[in-house]
Amino acid sequence: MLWNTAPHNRQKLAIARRNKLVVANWKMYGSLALCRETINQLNHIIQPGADLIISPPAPYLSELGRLAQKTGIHCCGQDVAAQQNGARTGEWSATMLAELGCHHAIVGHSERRQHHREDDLLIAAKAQACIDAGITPIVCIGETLDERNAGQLERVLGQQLDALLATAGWREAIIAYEPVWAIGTGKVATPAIAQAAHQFIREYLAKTDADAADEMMLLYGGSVKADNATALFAMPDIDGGLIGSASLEVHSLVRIYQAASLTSRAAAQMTL
Ligand SMILES: O=C(CO)COP(=O)(O)O
Repeated sequence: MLWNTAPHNRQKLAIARRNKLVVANWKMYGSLALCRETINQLNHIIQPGADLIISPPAPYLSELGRLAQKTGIHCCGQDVAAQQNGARTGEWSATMLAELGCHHAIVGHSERRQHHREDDLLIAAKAQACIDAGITPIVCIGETLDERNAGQLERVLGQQLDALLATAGWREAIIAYEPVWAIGTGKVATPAIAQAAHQFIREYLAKTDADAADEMMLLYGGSVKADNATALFAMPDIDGGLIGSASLEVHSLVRIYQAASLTSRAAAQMTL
C-alpha cells in the first residue's frame, strides 16, 4: 500500500520503465467536491501501463490521499520547500508530503518561476530536497515564445537542465517540458515540435548518463486536451502529460488518461 509510506523508507511508485504517466495539475482551482468526483470517476479505469497522479492545492492533499487509497491513483504536491523544516511560514516540506503518502512533487513550474521568482538553483535545491525525503520531483522546464523565436530554445533548456544535472539525485527526477507559450493559451505544441524538444532533452541528459536518460520519464505540458493527447503521447520521447485546465473537467481527464493507456499498450505491443 502506498498511502502513509514512511518518509525515509524510499518506496518508489511502481511505474514500470517508461510507462505512460498523466499528472493532473489543478493549480489554485478545485474543491473537496472535485476531489470526490475525480476519484469516483477514475478509480475504476486505472490500468497497468498508465499511471495517474492528481496534484490538488495543498489544503486538499490529505483528503485526496484518503479518498485515493487503494485506487491506484496517487497524489502529488504542486511545490515544496528546499528545506525539510524551518521558520518558513506558508511553506511545506518534502518530508511532510511523504508523510501524507505523496510520492511526487512538482517543482519549478513556470508559474512559480514567474510569480515567485524561482530560479534554476532554487528549483534544483527543491528537487534534491524531494529526493532526500524519498519522493520524486517533477521538474518543469520550458522556453518562452520570445526565447523560441530568437533561436534560444536549446540554450534555455540546456541551462535549466544544467542546474538539475548538478544535483546528486537528478536521475530520480521526472522532467516536464512545458513551453511557456503553450500553458493556458490553447496553443498546444504540435506532436512534432514537442517530440523535437523531448528528444533534445533526452539527448542532453544522455551526454552525462545514457542509461539514466533512456529510463527517465519526460512529460509534455501545455494545452493538452482530450482531442490532442493521443497524438502527443504516441511520440517516442513523450512519456505522458502534465495537464492543467483539462484536468479540472473530469470527463476530459478520463479521456486523457485513456489516451495514455492506449498509447502505452500500443508501445508495449511494438516492443514485443
Ligand atoms: O501548466 C500546465 C500544467 O502544469 C499546463 O496548463 P494547461 O493544460 O492549462 O495549458
